[in-house]
Amino acid sequence: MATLGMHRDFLMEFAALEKPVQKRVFEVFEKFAAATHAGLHLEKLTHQKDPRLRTIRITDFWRGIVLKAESGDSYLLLKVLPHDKANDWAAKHRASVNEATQGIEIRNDVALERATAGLRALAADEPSRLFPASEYPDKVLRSLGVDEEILPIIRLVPDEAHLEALHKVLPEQQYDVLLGLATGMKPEEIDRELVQAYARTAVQSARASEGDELGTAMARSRGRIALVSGADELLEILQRPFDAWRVFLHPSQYRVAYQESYAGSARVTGGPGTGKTVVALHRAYHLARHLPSDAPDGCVLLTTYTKDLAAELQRCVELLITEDAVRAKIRVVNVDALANEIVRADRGGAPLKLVFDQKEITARWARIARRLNLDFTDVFLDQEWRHVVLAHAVATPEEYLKVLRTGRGSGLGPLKRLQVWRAVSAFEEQLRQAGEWTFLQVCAEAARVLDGSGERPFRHVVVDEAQDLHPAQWRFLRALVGSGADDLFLAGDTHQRIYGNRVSLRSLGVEVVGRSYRLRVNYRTTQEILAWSTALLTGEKPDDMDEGKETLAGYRSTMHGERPETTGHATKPEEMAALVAQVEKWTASGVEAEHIGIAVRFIQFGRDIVQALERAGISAFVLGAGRSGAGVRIGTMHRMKGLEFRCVAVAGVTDGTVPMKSAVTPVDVDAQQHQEDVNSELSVLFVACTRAREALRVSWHGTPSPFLAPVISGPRP
Ligand SMILES: Nc1ncnc2c1ncn2[C@@H]1O[C@H](COP(=O)(O)OP(=O)(O)OP(=O)(O)O)[C@@H](O)[C@H]1O
Repeated sequence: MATLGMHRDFLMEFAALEKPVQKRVFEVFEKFAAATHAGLHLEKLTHQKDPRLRTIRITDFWRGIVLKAESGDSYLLLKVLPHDKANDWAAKHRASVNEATQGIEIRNDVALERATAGLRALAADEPSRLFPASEYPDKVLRSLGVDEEILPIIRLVPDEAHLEALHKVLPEQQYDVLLGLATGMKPEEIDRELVQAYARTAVQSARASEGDELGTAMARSRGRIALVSGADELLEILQRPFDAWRVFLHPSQYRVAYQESYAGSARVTGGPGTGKTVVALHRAYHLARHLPSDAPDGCVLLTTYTKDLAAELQRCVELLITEDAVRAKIRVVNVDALANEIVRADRGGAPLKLVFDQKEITARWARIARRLNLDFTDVFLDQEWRHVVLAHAVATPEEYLKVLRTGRGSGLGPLKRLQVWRAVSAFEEQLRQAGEWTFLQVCAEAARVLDGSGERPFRHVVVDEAQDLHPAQWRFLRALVGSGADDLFLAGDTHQRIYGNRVSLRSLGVEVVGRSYRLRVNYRTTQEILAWSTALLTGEKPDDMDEGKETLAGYRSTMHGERPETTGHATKPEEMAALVAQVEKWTASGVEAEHIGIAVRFIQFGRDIVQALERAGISAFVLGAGRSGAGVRIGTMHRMKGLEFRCVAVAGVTDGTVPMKSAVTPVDVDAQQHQEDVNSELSVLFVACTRAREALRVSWHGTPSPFLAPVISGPRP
């Protein structure tokens, strides 16, 4: 049977075509997929660089470009272009095989020659070199797949900006390797994360057959080339061209998601937009597909922090998994809802009375402190309860006297501890008497129920946004699945921690050492937005949930665009008027309203913005209020987690609002907690900014937030 591959570019160009042309493309290539291509007419081109390139007529105007193996029966769909552009493309491009990964690379010889001439001219006056031979010997670069043609060119590159300018010119895998080196990755890391990852995907591909060089090279090019098994699969891919993540996993994503089995728990980390959620989805799919035949439905849990994020995961599961029987094996539900269900079932099914209003909880602590005449603030007591008592599952005063209060700033002697314990007992007793629960108590109880019965309802648990979970939630997750191979798979990024839960996984029975993987390529955001947002974090050093330090080294995007815009205004009405004008500009340039997101720190400001937009005739609504469909989306920065938009405005980034005063423990109450809270507030701004795909605009009225100092006037004070 013929081997048919589809290049990513082909899918992207297909997505941009009008519907009738798309239909023709499908008809033409369906014949390939059905392996009856003998009757198809593949034309040679007049001035082609690569003798294996052919065009195929789609309409009078459109041509497909196909790479056809000299021997064997393999075809690669490369491009869909207007016919004159197709000729021009073929006159410049050539396919070659990467020497390290054996995958296919497409190179633009003409652009390479031009770039080399430019770099030579520059090199005469510019002595600095990004890749000096003394630091990167030929041998090392060759072993990473940099070939003889590219070596002399990259020796001339003076800095990272010039390397980035070569992005579309260099063969893709070689560019990946070089950018990795330039951004601080070590050759061994690159070998492991890129080169070996490509090679491994090839071994796993059963369709690579001997003697079929093109077929084998296609199989080694996962991430850019998808092998299509038949007309149905071709249709499946073409029907949802924007969901490229379903088919084109980067090798570094693929090897994590489709690793046959992990000896225990495993974890994937990475900056925003690196595809952690995508990997979690593919992992759940892999696990569901490889269950034994007697495994019941719903025995793979895919879970996350909030209900909204779980709903989005469910939508993606439906997109990714077309086999009903496999999909049925996966249950998607957020952690708190599942814990609630388990505790309810244990208590005969009656709904639990939940207290979730933080204001109400704080007010109760205040009343207790007053009643017991204690010299602690409501905020301090509440945090002590959540971050120490519940986090360490402390049940008695003796335990509380001994517990290590890691992460809490102010020391507490035995006398003070006993005072706090009196408050904790009173608070818990009040809840008990009213038959009330907080979410964290429900999780703790659910873990207790499971541990008590020994029941482990799931075979595998996949967790997205793992950085935000509290130790009580981790204990619950740990209790959902028996310890062993592939028990827990975690996806998360400590730089985006917005709920202030610091966790040592090991202490909670989750061991990921040696099975932790980092993703580095951002698929969502442009390099400009990414670099700008990362600068916000300067000076902040989140932990990696396992007592090490997370690093953003090598984290990058392959897309480019405008620099983010920052704009200050004298008053709130002025800021809103300018925001409305910006939204009008975006919609006028063709961005649909639903692809525009506006993030604010507190929702009342969001409601004001909705009104202002509606007065200007622009449909808009607040997220989570039950509306969907057309309209600009407005939400709190917290609510933006997990979402993405073509254009994002972050508004009201004003001193006193970001960080939000009421969300930050006063320094004199607890200095360490104060810093933690400030970090959470910074993370929440970072999360909001990194939701933007193409354009980001950040505004304020009055004095700008101190968090903006690095991007508007130098280092933060
Ligand atoms: N291999 C891929 N090919 C194409 N698109 C991809 C790929 N991987 C991820 N994406 C896209 O990149 C965007 C970000 O992916 P995803 O949401 O999984 O990232 P994330 O790391 O979970 O982000 P965050 O931490 O910010 O929530 C999504 O639009 C996703 O579809």
